[in-house]
Parts: sequence; structure tokens; C-alpha cells
Amino acid sequence: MTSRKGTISVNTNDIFPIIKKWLYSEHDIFLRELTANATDAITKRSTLARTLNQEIPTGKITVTVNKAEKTVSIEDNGLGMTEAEVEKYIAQLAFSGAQEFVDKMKEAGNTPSSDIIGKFGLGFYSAFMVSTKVEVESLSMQEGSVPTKWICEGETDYSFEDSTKTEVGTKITLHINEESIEFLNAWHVSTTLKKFCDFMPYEIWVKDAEAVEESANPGLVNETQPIWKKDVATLTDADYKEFYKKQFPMDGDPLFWIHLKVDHPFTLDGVLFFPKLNPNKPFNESNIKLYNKQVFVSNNVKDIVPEFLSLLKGSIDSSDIPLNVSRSSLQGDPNIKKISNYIIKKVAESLKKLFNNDRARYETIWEDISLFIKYGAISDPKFDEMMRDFVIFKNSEGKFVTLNEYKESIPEAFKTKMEDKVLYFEKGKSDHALRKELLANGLQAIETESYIDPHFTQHVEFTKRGDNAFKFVSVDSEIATLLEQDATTESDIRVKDLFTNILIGKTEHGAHTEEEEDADSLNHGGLKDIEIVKIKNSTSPAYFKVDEQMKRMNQMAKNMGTDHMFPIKKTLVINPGSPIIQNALKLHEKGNDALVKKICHHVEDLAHISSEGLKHEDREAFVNRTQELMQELTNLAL
Ligand SMILES: Nc1ncnc2c1ncn2[C@@H]1O[C@H](COP(=O)(O)OP(=O)(O)OP(=O)(O)O)[C@@H](O)[C@H]1O
Repeated sequence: MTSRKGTISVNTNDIFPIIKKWLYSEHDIFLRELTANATDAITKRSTLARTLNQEIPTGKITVTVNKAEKTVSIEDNGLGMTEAEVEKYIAQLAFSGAQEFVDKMKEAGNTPSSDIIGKFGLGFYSAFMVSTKVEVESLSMQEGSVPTKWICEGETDYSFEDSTKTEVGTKITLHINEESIEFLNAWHVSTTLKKFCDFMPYEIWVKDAEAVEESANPGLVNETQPIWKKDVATLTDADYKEFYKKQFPMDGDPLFWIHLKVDHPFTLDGVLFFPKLNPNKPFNESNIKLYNKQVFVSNNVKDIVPEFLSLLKGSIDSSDIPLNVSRSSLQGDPNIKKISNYIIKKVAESLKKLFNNDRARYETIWEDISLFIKYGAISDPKFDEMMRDFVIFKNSEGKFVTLNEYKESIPEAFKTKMEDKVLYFEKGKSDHALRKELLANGLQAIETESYIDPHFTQHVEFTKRGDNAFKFVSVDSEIATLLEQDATTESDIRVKDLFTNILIGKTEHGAHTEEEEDADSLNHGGLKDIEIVKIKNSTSPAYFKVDEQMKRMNQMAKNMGTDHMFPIKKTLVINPGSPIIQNALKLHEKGNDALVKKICHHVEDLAHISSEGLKHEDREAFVNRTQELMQELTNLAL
């Protein structure tokens, strides 16, 4: 069989309606495309004027809505087009004069303005998505040019007419179709333009042709000098705060911000703000706006800003992020990965700088930023590498420490026993008395948050960064092995039997099957075992110890929304050295078992109160018992 080559033929009559319909998913994009073209035309005029040493008027774009005539016009004072140019640039689909301009400037040895937006030669056709007819009236800046008017009614045919235009520039008039009449409302046009063009570099004015008074016009739409384009050295804290306030009027001041500026190997300007988190406000993912040369592209920055930084607010402007291309193709774009890595690095560096230069401020904002830093460390190895040494925890004395600082703070006498251990207590849960006990021996413990820290601590244990390894152990499970204990005596064993008898209902040597133990643990609010630990000099009567592994699994299950999937093994640790416990044993030996029973239950309840708190169903018994004990005590005192 002989081989044969061919070329796919395209019928322009068929392709035109497809482009009109499918070019963009949202119809209001035409306003962005036509103002972007007008912006390009002004930039080109000023670039050429500079090389020709010409004076030109300040760039301005005027959008006029005429309800009676059913038109919207976009007029600029850019470089304009001759009839031949209109035919070449406008009437040729997918031929970009913007790209040709950049190439020509390069050829002539001039540096083309990097501010040209157009690239594909398609944007103009978005006008047909909302129009039955489009007119382009233009007067070129070239010497001796005559004005021209191009008319196209949405088919592949077009015509030229004479024009009376006297000012250099272009006016595009759209005859709005029936499906798009919302664009015949000047305020709607203004709002749409605000969305896309709020930081375009030239002034955009919206006028209502029917407005009698100037004040009835929506007026100026944009701010031509966004903060991210300004020189960092000239900006003050107040400038950043003012910009933030304008963008997010419902928020308070931002905690901290990062000004992004890079020219090579990609271009990127932007400011990212760390907001003060409001737990009552639902998290809104679209707080970072993406721009391309000051033209709004999207507030979907998913591929550019890593998920863990999506709590930040602000703007990113990069000409290396395509305007017209669908978002799905962003993922494969090598520049996007580079930009994303740069942002991660810059965020980490800025936090590091704040930590080193102003630790007090870093600590003040820590509560608001800790969640995403820990989440970032878990989800991004590079961020983890950069930030691990700057994650801080509150210690038993309320001071913030890094994990390395924690390690250094361990007294010499405990260094061997502690090895890589980090003692922790859960915020609002762990036994205060135990912390005091440890602190009296010079040992600090760090406070952990129930939401992120079960994951973060596990991550730190499994991924070592730097020289130090860490193993997190809760104060209740570790205190007995750390602090010196007195030897167990015969009477201590009797204490254990007494408590086991009263609180579990069986002595040490009673029959225990697995099933019975599980049932017990549920019936006794998780209490499964009683232990005695006689810590030297300690007077507190008892505390709860929870198996470390179970504690973590339960916390994670809870965070995932499954409440208490399995029973927790809780051990009530009794300190026979405590005077209350010794008295209870003496009363038992004297036969006052009614009172002893109350004391034993009270000791258990107190241990609950100082760890996780009393369960609702145990509260009534506790209150009744407290009243009875107080009654007995006051009777005795009388
Ligand atoms: N207002 C205008 N003033 C002068 N020239 C214009 C104007 N609008 C369009 N043009 C010319 O028409 C060309 C085609 O415009 P079109 O919007 O289709 O594509 P583009 O801007 O080059 O690229 P993109 O598809 O990325 O927008 C432009 O490159 C420009 O040369």
C-alpha cells in the first residue's frame, strides 16, 4: 500500500459559530478581552511615542452603555489601526497583532514592553458571544492616516465604511443580542469590569448614554497602580493595611504580609496577607486573586498556591500564567510549578525572618498561623524542611519554645531518661497537678491542640529533619517512669485492692475475661485498670493514664468525624503516699466502709475533673456525694 499525506480542511463558515459559542465559558469575559485589547493599544502607542519622542495624551478607556440603541462601546486612545491593519489583525482569526508587535520591536532592536496582554489573536471574537453586530472604528497614529469603520454581523462576511473619527484610537461598538441584555445596564457593566479590571494600568470610565447628570454615571472603575506593582522600598505598613482594608472590608488588620517580586526565570508580583482567622466565618477558598499584567484572570489559584496556603488573602500577578487557556492545562505548565515553589519558599523565608528578627510578634500571631504551618509541614516536604525549626509550642509555664529549644531545656539529670521524648499535655485536658509535679523537677511539657497536633506530632516522629529526632509522650503516661518513686509496701497493695474492689467491683485476683474487661471499660467510663504509683514528695491522690496509642487513634477518629469508635483504656493511677489515700485505708480498716466508698468514688471523679472533665451522667452523683461529704464534715466540726 502506498502512503499518502493530507491536510485537515477547516470550513470557516462552520468554525466561526463554534468559536463564538465555546471560546469562553462565561459571556462577561468579552469586557475583559476588549479592555485588555484597549490597554494593549495604549501601551503600544506609548512605547512607539517614546521611540519617536512624541507627546501623547494620557491613556484612557471609556465604556459607554446606550440602552436606547442597544449598544455597548469600548473606546480607547491607543495606537489605532489603518484599514489594512483592521483587515489583517481583526478579520484574521487567530492572528495576533500583539504578538507581531512584540516580534517587530525585538527585530528593531528595541525592548518590547513586557506589558502587552494579547497573545493568541482570539480575544476580540468574544465580542460575538453577546452581539448581533460588531463595529470597529479606528484612526491610526500613523501620519496621514484616514479613519475607517469595519462592520461584521457575526458571519464570515464583513464590510468597510468611511468613518468620521477624529481622535487617534479605536472604538468598538457591540450591538447587544437578546440573550445578553443585562449588559445594557451601565451599573452591571461597571460591576463586571470591576471584577476583571479593578487594577488595569489605564483609567476605565463607565458612562450611561442616557445619564443626564454626571453623577448618574458609574464613573471610574479601577485603581491603576496596585500595591503589588509598587516599589517595596516606598511602601509603609499603613499602605499594605489600607490596600487590605479596601479588598477585604469585613476583616480587621492583616497579621502579616509578604510582597512577592521576581523577574527571572518567570515574572511574578503579588502581595499575600495572613488574615486573622475568624472561627465563626466559614472558610472561603477564593481569597487570592490571580492577575495577568493587572488583568484579573481567576480566583481559582489551586494549582499555583498550594492548598495549605489557601487561607491567605491577596493578589498574584504573573504574565507567565496564560489568560485564555483553560485552567486544567495549568497543571502541566512548567512555569506554574516554579511559581508555586517560589511562593512556598518566599512564605517560609518571610516567616523565618520574622521569627529571627521579631520573635515577640511571631509569637503573637502564632495562634492564627500555626494551623496552616503545621498542615503545610505535613503536606509539603519542602515547606516542612524550611519551617520545622520554627514551629513553636507553649510550654508548662506558658512560654513558646521550638522543639529544639524544648530538648535543650531538659535538665541534665533527665537527659538519659528522656532521650528523644517530648512531654505533652492536651490543651484544656491534661492534669494540671501532673504538670506542676514535673515542673517542680525542672521538666517542661508542651501544650498540644487536639485538631492538628495528633497528625503533626506523628509526622514529626516519622520524618526526621535536622539532627534531632522526637517522640511525643503524654505527661500522664510518662510521669511514673520519669520521677523517682518510693518502694511499694504491703499497705500500698492493700490500697490497690481497696480501690479495685470499690471502683471495678473485683479484686486483682478476680476472674477477668477479655469481654468482661471491655464491658467494664464501657461501664466505668473507660476505666479499665487501677495502678499504684508512689512518686516521691507527691501529695496528689490520683490521676488518669491513657494508653498513648489509643489516645492518638481516638483523637484522629474524632477529627475524622467518627466519635469514639473503640473503648479507651484508662488506668486510674493511685498515689498511696497521698494523705487522703492513707486516711481512706485507715477508715477501711476501722470498718467505715460507707465513707470509704464515697472517698474512692470522689478520688476517681477528681481525677476525671482535672483531666478531661466529668461526664454529664456522672455529675449528679458527684454533686450528691459532695453534699453528703460536706454534711458529714460539718457535723464533725460542730
Ligand atoms: N482596541 C484595539 N486597538 C488597536 N488594535 C487592536 C484593538 N483591538 C484589537 N486590536 C488588534 O487586533 C489583534 C487581535 O486581537 P485579539 O483580541 O483577537 O487577540 P490578541 O489580543 O492579540 O490576543 P488574545 O487572544 O490573547 O486576546 C490584536 O493583537 C491587535 O493587534
